[in-house]
Amino acid sequence: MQQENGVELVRSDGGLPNILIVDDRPENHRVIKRILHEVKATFHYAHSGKEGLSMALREKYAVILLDVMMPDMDGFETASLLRCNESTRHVPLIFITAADPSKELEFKGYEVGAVDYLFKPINAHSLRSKIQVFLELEDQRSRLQRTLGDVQRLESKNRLLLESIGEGILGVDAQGRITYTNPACEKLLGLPEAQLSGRGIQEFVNLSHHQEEHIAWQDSQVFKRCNAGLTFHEEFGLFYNKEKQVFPVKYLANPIHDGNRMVGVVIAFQDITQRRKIEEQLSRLAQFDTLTGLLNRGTFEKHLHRAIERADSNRRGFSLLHLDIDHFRQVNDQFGHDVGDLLLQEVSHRVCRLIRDGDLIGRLGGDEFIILLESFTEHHNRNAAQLAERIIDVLSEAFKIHGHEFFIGASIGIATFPESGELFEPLLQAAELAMFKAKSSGRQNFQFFTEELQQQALAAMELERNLRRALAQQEFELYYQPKLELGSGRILGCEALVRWKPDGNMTIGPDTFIPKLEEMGRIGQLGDWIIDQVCRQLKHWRDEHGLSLCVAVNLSVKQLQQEALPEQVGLLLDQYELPRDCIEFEITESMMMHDPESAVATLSAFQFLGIAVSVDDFGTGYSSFGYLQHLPLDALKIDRLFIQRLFQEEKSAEIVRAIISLAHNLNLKVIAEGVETQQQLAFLQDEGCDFAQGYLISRPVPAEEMTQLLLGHRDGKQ
Ligand SMILES: Nc1nc2c(ncn2[C@@H]2O[C@@H]3COP(=O)(O)O[C@H]4[C@@H](O)[C@H](n5cnc6c(=O)[nH]c(N)nc65)O[C@@H]4COP(=O)(O)O[C@H]3[C@H]2O)c(=O)[nH]1
Repeated sequence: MQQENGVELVRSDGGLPNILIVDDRPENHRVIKRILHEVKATFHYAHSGKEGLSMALREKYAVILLDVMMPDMDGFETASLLRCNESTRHVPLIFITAADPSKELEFKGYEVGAVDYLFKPINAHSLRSKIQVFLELEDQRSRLQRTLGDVQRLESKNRLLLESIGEGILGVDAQGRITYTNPACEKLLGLPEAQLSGRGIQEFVNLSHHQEEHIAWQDSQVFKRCNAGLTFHEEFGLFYNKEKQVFPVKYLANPIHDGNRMVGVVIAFQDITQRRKIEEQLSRLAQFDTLTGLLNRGTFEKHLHRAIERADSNRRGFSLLHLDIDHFRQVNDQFGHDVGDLLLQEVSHRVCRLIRDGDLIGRLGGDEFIILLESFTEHHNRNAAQLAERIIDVLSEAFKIHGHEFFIGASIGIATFPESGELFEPLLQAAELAMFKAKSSGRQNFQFFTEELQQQALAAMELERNLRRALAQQEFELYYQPKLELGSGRILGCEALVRWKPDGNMTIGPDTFIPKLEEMGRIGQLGDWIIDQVCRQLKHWRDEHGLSLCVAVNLSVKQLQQEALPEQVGLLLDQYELPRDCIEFEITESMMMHDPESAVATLSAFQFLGIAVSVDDFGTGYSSFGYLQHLPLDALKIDRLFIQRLFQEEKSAEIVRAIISLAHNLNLKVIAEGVETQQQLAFLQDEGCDFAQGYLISRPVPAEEMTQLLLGHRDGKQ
């Protein structure tokens, strides 16, 4: 197989169509090539029918020019064989012959499948134009074939997609009869395609918005929109499976058009049962308290807003009860959170049994509950009080959880609309304030919100405001009260006591503002200032007056929880070039018991740094010597109450004696505070108490006065 120019031909190149010339005489090849030299095609040449056949089987030809008269296999036989083969049967064949242009041969040529018949000498123009036509036809045929191939590929891809996607696909005709279903659809509806095909869509799709209502296909929104050429989208639709069980779906319906006519609809749908369940769960979570199942704070507040609107327009009253469990923290700490959680659930059950339909109960968080009593028009004060009493009664009965039996109780505050407030916030605050009042009046009781409480709340708010200003403007001052060593009669130290005079004359004691600052979370700021101030003062006494003494600083409970405090103090002492034993800290027993773990950690860190710690107000709190053995402490300060009662109650003298002796046994120093009389001092000296502090020696005094006192004492002017 040779191309005329001698290049071997295997396939056509550059996408040009192939033309095969089958003729036993090479000069004929040349003649035809010359005639067709302008035709854009690749020419292949065969010198016999057999060669032509084998080339045609290997290559695609747009046209084959076939000589009729050839040795061995003539053109007719070649043509018949070409027609027998599937791949060559449609190739246009043009016979070229030098034979007589008899009709008989011509017919024979057409019989074996020729598309044309040309006689030699060849009319060049006629051959060129015929070849052009066949090439054009071939071009169109191959394009058509390509398109057909594309369509088939697309179709099978789409089919694969439809069959494998999780979405159900449902095709219906214009009458709403099912014409197509994909496997996902069959699975969701529970029937095979054969049993779905031809059935009305309304058997499986609720075409109305109401579950009970059934409407005809032509009356449905789906049909109407699709018929108008639009898409129909349903976020929450209902489908039925073969058992007529309803399930939620999200679906999209698209019309199929034939020209202007809607011939069907394709519905793509998703089963959203799972999604709906999750949504419902989320919505429950958003509305209800997970532990007790009661309304959560947010939902309760919405109801309260509505209750205010209703009460406003109906001129009716209602009550709000704020319930706080007494001693819940202890239960939680002692028995663990699991028991605490079960306790909250049991509380919620007991209270729920007492409230009536129409009343609302919510959990505000922690151990706080809130109840809205709205179901009566009059006597709501009396009803609220009765309910509060019953709640306190049922909650004072024993709780048995996980083999533990314990007793709690409840403090309840009651606010009423409109007396306690007409707006949401004031009402909630009023109920809470009343609850605090109930707590501070010994727990296990209820209190109504009163004007007086309101005044107290306002005063507390004002105190807060003033304290913020005091912190910002540094309105505090340190006073010092000397500590006398009873053995030597020398003043070896003093206690720093903070003072605040908000407006010159008025004095607010540290007993009031320190807890308030703790509550405000601002005690750290004042605490840091106090320690710094003490160090500054110590430095001044040392450098300016050669006085070296030890100053005791009171710590607040929050400071004791500050892990970094000991290290900070150590750094500060270094910064002021002060020895470690020139400062000591005082903490109370209750502070240690509040968070024993962090107390032990802080005390140990102080001990490690060589900074002493003493227990203040000893005897008023837990009064247990047991824990003292295990804590790194240096001294005990006997509470001034015992000193004051020394000669009033025999018991006090015994207690003081016992404290001194036991403290010494534990290698602790003893300081008596609140010593006001010589008699008290003498008693303490006799009993071997180490130090005394009190008005007898000196009241707490400003730094300057303390300097004079110390200098006078040193110089023997006392
Ligand atoms: N009746 C009587 N009272 C005497 C006598 N000698 C001293 N006092 C008073 O007794 C209190 C002793 O302080 P405390 O027990 O540590 O009790 C202190 C302490 O717990 C706290 N506090 C005072 N200053 C500070 C401080 O700087 N930081 C911290 N965190 N708390 C402080 O406030 C409490 C009360 O402090 P103050 O009002 O200064 O009251 C002081 C003091 O003025 C006396 O002979 N008779």
